[in-house]
Amino acid sequence: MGRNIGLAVGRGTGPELADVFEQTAHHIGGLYSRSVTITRSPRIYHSYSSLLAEGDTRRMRRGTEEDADHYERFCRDQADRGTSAIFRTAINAQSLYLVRRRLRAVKVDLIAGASGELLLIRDAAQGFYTGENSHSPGVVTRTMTFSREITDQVISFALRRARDEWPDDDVDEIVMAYKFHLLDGAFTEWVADAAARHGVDIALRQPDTVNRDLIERGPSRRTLIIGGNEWADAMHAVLLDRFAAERQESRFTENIHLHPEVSGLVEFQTVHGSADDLAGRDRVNPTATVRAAAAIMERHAHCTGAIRAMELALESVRTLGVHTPDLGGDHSTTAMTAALLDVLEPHAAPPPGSTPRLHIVPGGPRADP
Ligand SMILES: NC(=O)c1ccc[n+]([C@@H]2O[C@H](COP(=O)([O-])OP(=O)(O)OC[C@H]3O[C@@H](n4cnc5c(N)ncnc54)[C@H](O)[C@@H]3O)[C@@H](O)[C@H]2O)c1
Ligand SMILES: CC(C)[C@H](C(=O)O)[C@@H](O)C(=O)O
Repeated sequence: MGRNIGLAVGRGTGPELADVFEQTAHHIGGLYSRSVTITRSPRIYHSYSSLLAEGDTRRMRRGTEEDADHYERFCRDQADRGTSAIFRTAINAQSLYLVRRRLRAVKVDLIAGASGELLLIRDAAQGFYTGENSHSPGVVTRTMTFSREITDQVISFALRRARDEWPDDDVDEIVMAYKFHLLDGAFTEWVADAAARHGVDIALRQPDTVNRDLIERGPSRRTLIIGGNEWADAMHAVLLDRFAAERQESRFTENIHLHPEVSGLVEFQTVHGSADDLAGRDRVNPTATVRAAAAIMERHAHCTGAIRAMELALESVRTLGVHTPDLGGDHSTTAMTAALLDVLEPHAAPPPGSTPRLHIVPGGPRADP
């Protein structure tokens, strides 16, 4: 039996993309002679529109809690059995953020373009997205928390991850984008203390000022941005477009859990959502999913070179004019996936002596398990 990979599936186009993921991962495993076992969560988690179809607010709240509890248990079970990676298709934001708060998740994306590299660390563990709702007639009240402990954890993680991505420690700028003017000076003090402790300069800026600076002068050659999710969620697709000429349909990101009980468990997801309008139509673009499958197989199942191999396959298929409708083509998801797997060839491993990629887990970097 090979390495175990977790798989969690949401409604909408989730089942189609989960099949694409499984097919791609097994195909890559076959090419590299590395078998993997894929363990699917038994529950299909809601998307927003499937929850809405459940009926009233009370039922939606119950469905949200049930999904969150179930998915948290699945993550914990996977971590307990030593699984290091889960691929999750899109699920509804509200359940996901409950789990992200409980397991202290940060979302990581290295956005590389002609003008430089921007390492985006999204704090998904605290703030508005992770809040709790209470209802009275005509009013929803959402309460949420920021804490020094979580802020410290997120900053420490971000600095370690930056060192992992840029081992020469050469970072031009560390910026934090948070709405700190609303927090009575407390957040400012926490960040100043953390910067002093780590011996780094951190520019704490208001979200609109971060945007203004990016518009004025773009990111520096290497920029680390730690973003409160209130800014970073809305900006993610814009940053991808502006600084890497990428679209959400093509990209995956990683969610790292900082809670010690699931330490080392990385959840991969597409940047795009469940695309419910395309469900069951075999038209959803599989690019983000196949890229995630290649990254998981390379980083978590010893298929060195799989990421590059998938990029070459995507390039070939582009040249052959095989595209799903969102890319201007008329090929189905099934046809595009088959074309990709058809041209996929194992890419040679990097030359001996080159540095293996490190994964950061709470407590410090460690080599690929
Ligand atoms: N990855 C995630 O977990 C994730 C990300 C975003 C939204 N969501 C959830 O997904 C659900 C739907 O959200 P939404 O409608 O705001 O965003 P969405 O990304 O699902 O859809 C927005 C638009 O983009 C299109 N689209 C998205 N992915 C595509 C793909 N791979 N190929 C072709 N077209 C694609 C859709 O058809 C739709 O027109 C909600 O429940 C939301 O909370 C989850
Ligand atoms: C909506 C939500 C589920 C989604 C995701 O997590 O992929 C994204 O918008 C985010 O907040 O990061």
